Amino acid sequence: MSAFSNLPLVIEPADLAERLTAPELILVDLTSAARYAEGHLPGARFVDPKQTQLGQPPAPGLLPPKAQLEALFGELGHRADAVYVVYDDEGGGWAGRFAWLLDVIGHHAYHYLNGGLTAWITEQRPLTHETPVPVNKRVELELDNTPIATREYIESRLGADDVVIWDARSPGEYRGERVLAARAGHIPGAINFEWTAAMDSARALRIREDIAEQLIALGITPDKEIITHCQTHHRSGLTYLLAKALGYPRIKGYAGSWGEWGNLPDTPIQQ
Ligand SMILES: O=S(=O)([O-])[S-]
Repeated sequence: MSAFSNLPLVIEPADLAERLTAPELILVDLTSAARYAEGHLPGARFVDPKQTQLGQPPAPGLLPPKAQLEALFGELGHRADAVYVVYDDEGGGWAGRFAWLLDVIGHHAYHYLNGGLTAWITEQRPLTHETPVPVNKRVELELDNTPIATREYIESRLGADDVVIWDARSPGEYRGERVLAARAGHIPGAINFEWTAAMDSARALRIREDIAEQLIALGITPDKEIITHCQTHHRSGLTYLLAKALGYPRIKGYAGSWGEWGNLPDTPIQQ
């Protein structure tokens, strides 16, 4: 039995501190190379967030090729009985993107450190400069498309009464005033709830305690299928994670995001 059994998806620094030496733990730091070098959680392995994305225009947020994912998870020493804990220093965007990636590789044993590095430091918990040796194991992955929404899938679901498109971008991007693609605006019917609105800056960037009520008030409810996106499915990493943490049963991330939708000539757009 794992030391992490019975913990919720979102865990606190104290939960992790007690389990830092658990053999099944793969602790993943998704901050930045510079931040990692300044000091990171003991045992944490750095993953450059960009490795979780294809990185090519016009839709850099698409999934990297399978071989690239196998190399990434090989370096981490991925194994079937691993329990991942993921964190970043921005309130959960990149950590959530990594959680989504774990769902894509069919590995559902993971937790998000609430507030990430910010909460850990605020509680004056130890940091280290020691870097774990990369494992470099050969890993073969089976990818599961269930957590992925494609442009075609979204178009097939537009207007259905059991689907909500959750747009995690800023209100300016949503309204089409801030233009980051050939065309601006939002997917018809999408609900805008910017990712930062889910963070509590007075509690070291932890998730707001009233997040469930906030979402329900907006119509982002668990009886619906939720499809979330931003510009490259980075900010919507957090919104994906939130829906998972709240137990929403049907949630997909649109990896192409606005980089794809807004650069296509014929996708429907509302402003
Ligand atoms: O955070 S982002 O993917 O919208 S650039």
